[in-house]
Amino acid sequence: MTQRIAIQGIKGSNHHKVVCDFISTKAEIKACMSFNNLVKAIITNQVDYGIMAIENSIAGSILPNYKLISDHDLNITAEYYLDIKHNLAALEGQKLDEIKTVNSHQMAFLQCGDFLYQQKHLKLVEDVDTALPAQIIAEKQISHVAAIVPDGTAELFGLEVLKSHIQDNDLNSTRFVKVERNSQILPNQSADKASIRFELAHEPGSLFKVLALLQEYNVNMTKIQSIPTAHSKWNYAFYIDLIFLPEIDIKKLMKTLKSITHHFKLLGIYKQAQK
Ligand SMILES: O=C(O)C(=O)C[C@]1(C(=O)O)C=C[C@@H](O)C=C1
Repeated sequence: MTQRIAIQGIKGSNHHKVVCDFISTKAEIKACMSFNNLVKAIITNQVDYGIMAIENSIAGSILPNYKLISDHDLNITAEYYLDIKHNLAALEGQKLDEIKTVNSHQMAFLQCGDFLYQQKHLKLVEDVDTALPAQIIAEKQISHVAAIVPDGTAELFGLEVLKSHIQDNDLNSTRFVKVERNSQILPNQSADKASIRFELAHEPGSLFKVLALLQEYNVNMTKIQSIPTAHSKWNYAFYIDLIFLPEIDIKKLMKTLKSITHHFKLLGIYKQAQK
């Protein structure tokens, strides 16, 4: 059966690349114009699941997406790492010094900070993704405006690349997660990574106790992110990703973590992806 997948952005965006490179070129894509709309598509069953960018190696975490996953009780069931290249694209024949405005996704601007800092004449205008601005420039034949697009997207819309690979470095990579509702969260045989969320009492050693427990289980923590919770002032939610060995009792570890934290949530157990 054809998979129905919600993504942020349109064909030619990095979300679209993730689906084509790692999942299927035949999926039925629901292009969403915001991460909120992507979640809405999942929770209203318009799609089977969504693909959501969660963090980038240059620009950092997309904090609102952690909250979206937790607030809507979504489960993370897979992850994907995509190498990200950014290119400045415009109508054929345009020169860099003729460009006045650059349109793209906010995360793309953050990943091209060094280049954009040098180009002080450029006005940056945020858009929903890295593909839609290119489509609009091409369709409406807009001069003096460029888009920051992934490899292949300028060609897709008939634009010319004025400057290629303008991201701050070549190690640039974005981690995406597969998010779905009501999925079976019990670990399968190959699962070796878990994402959890919890809150802690403002007490000396409360985070230390969690970390000590992870050490006891020989667990490798790959990420820790704290985000202020809105429901109580200056209290924090901790989001942790961890890699575990097949021999550990993961259910017991989760149960113990729940008992020493507040508002514990297991966001997902899945197989770690290749970086
Ligand atoms: O605009 C796109 O190409 C997207 O898929 C969005 C997005 C993001 O949200 O981080 C994805 C990967 C890149 O890091 C830049 C933008």
